[in-house]
Formats: sequence, C-alpha cells, structure tokens
Amino acid sequence: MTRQAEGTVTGLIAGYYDVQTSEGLIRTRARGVFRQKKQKPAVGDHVEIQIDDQGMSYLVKILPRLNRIGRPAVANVSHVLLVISAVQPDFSVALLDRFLNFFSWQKVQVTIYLSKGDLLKNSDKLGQIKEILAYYEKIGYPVYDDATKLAADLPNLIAAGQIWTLAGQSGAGKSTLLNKLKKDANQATGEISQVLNRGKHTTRQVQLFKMGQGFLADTPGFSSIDLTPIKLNELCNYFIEFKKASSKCKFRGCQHLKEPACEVKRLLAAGEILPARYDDYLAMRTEISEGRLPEYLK
Ligand SMILES: Nc1nc2c(ncn2[C@@H]2O[C@H](COP(=O)(O)OP(=O)(O)OP(=O)(O)O)[C@@H](O)[C@H]2O)c(=O)[nH]1
Ligand SMILES: [Zn+2]
Repeated sequence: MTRQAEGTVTGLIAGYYDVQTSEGLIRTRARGVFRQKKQKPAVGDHVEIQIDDQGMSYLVKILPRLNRIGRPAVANVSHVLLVISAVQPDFSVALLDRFLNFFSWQKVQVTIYLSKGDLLKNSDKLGQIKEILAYYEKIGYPVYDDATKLAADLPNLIAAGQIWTLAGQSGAGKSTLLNKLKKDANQATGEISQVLNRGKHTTRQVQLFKMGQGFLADTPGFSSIDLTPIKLNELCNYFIEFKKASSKCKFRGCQHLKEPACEVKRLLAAGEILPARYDDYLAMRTEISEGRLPEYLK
C-alpha cells in the first residue's frame, strides 16, 4: 500500500533523501524523472513523497522554491542569522549593507548577531558600532550581541515551517555561534537531530535539525554572496527603509537621486536615514552600472 505525503528534505546521504513529514522522518529515493528534467532536490525543499510501508518510499515532486542559497545550498531559506564581527575582521557598514541587500533580494529575513564585542570591551569603538546597529534595529532588523540570549530566544523565533541558516564573512564567528546554538539546544531538549541509521562512510553536506517550530541548518553557513544579477533600477527596493519611504516619493520608480520631492532624500536630509547607507546605495549603483559588482568575499 502506498500513500502520498508532503514534507521538507532535511538531509541527503548517498542518494537518499530524508524527508520530515507530519508522521515522522522518512527516508526516500528520488524518482528517475528528476534526472531527465535536470532537477535535483536540495536540502530545504518542500516535496511530495510516496510512502510505501513495506518497500522503498519515493520523492516524487519538488514544490516551488522560494530561493536556493549558500554553499552547500539550502532551499527555501526564510531567515538568516547574519554574523558580523566587531573586530577581526573589522566591522564594516559597506559589507553589512551588501549582505542585507543580497538577502532582501532573495526574500530572506535577517537577524543580525554582532560577535567579538568582548575584544573591544569598554572602548569607544564598540559604542560606535552599537549606535550604528541601533539604526538597523530601528529599520526592522533584530540585533543581538549576546550569544547566550540569542540561543535562548531562537527556539521562540523560528516559526512553523521556517528554515534558518547562518551567514557572514569568513572568520566572523559563524561556526562558533552554531556550536553554541546547538549546545544550548541540546541542553534544553536533550537531543537536536534525529539520527537515522547513519552509515559509516557517508558524508553529509548539510542537515536541517528541528528547532522551535521549524529548522536550523547544521552548517557553518556561507561567506560569499553574488550580487551580479541585481538590476540597477531595482537596487533601491532592497534597501528596506528606502522601499518603505518610496511610496511617498512623488514619482513612481523614483531612484532617490535627483528627482524632485523624493522622500528618501528628505529623510536623509532630516537625519533619519543613515548617511553611510545612502553612500553605499550610490556606491553599489556605480558598481552595477560599470559591471563590476563582484561576487563578494569569495
Ligand atoms: N573573542 C572572541 N572570539 C571569537 C568570537 N566568535 C568567534 N571567535 C573566534 O574567531 C575565530 C573565527 O571564528 P569561526 O567561528 O571559525 O568563524 P567562521 O565565521 O565560522 O569562519 P569561516 O569558517 O572562515 O567562514 C575563531 O578563532 C573563534 O574562536 C567571539 O565572540 N569572541
Ligand atoms: Zn525617491
């Protein structure tokens, strides 16, 4: 007897896809049709499966994807924990804005985590960074600088069906944070991932484990982003506070440059938009129009 079910791919091992469904974790094989269609299920994909209680269960259909990002790739990422370091490497608004743009473009929500504040204890520098981050919090990005608090809050933040992963520059502290999150989750729940007769010689690329009402990707996350495909006249949509203000600009499609009655320029002059953000907007425009908007941080 076979029956249909839907679920989320949480891991792939040696050609098998583990799918979390409402009736538990089910190991499946992908139907050959995917190869013909040049489709490959990814971790994070929402899929339809055919469950066979006696024999093999099959993954039969990949449902439409929201996105597919990172290396290793995760599909349907709804939320990123963006790790940004206070020092080593130095805090950079330019870098932060490029990451935020990328995720905004990919329809991914972001929570910012500032690492290595301990290395700047009581210095003016840390105060300045926190002031800048307060701006980002104001425009809608939650900000944490305490890993313990983040670990405690995270299970309540991950809503049903959401997939969260980490991102940030190399050396920012992604692995360190992930280990902490896993350790704390372990202590809270007694287990983090469903171990399923894991073979000895299998290499797992990325695995989702249950956290809160959804999943956290068990991978150090990714450090390189490709902004190349972003179009010049769409860039302003990915600065979330510009996008919000643009409904009050006089002209539809206002690029917030020299257009009259531009709400973004008004807010900038009024000190309500961070000048460094606007400068980054102009810098990225130049990079796009000169075709040198690179893959960052390869
Ligand atoms: N003092 C201090 N050191 C930290 C903190 N977070 C990370 N580190 C150190 O920073 C270095 C880099 O941290 P990782 O967690 O490996 O960074 P990563 O982002 O995973 O780096 P990649 O694997 O290169 O992408 C390590 O030596 C960590 O011990 C922190 O909050 N405070
Ligand atoms: Zn405008």
